[in-house]
Amino acid sequence: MHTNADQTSLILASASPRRRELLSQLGLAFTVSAADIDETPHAKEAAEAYVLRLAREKARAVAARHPGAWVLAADTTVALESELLGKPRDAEEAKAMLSRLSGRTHAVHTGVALAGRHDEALVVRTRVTFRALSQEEIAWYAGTGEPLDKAGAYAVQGRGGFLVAAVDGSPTNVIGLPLGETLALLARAGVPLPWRASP
Ligand SMILES: Cc1cn([C@H]2C[C@H](O)[C@@H](COP(=O)(O)OP(=O)(O)OP(=O)(O)O)O2)c(=O)[nH]c1=O
Repeated sequence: MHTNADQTSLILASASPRRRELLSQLGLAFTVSAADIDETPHAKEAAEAYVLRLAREKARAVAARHPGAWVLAADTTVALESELLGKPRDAEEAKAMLSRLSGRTHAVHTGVALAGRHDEALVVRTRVTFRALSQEEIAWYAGTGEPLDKAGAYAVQGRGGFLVAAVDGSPTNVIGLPLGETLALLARAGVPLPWRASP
């Protein structure tokens, strides 16, 4: 990993190992440089507006340090009707979130932003339906520690897969980076794709 961005480099502005893995799956060359921004939602901010704003702020913060690079960032949140569920502070808050999601359908929104050489952002929504969960299931899963760094207190790609009855929409969007939409965005921005060399 290097921090010297040249004119043709793609930078992922994220500390999330999941985003790194997802972007790696596309076979693109990129470096990682995390942004540290305030993630507090504004009063009554809707989920789509919130994830777009944070993705843009992360991308712009890193683009300011790397002129000429394409800087990609994302932000994911869970919305149960109009309420935003971010990362739980502890196991108790994780249990409370999982109890609220039990037996219901919620929306997972991911904002994806490019800044620097190309400025564009988009938001993708996936609907996720949870099984009706028992108190024992919730307590066990909260105790695994897996919920702690995940929006909505679960990881569909991990042990938390057992919580989920149905996913309607992009599955990679739920894990933090919608691959199809991100690829289309990178193509519009002129990022060289593995199967299509730069002009
Ligand atoms: C719902 C859900 C969320 N998540 C994760 C994706 C995100 O990493 C995390 C939401 O936190 P984010 O604030 O979107 O991202 P992050 O803090 O992990 O990384 P960075 O801001 O540096 O890019 O929740 C899963 O991994 N699986 C899931 O099923």
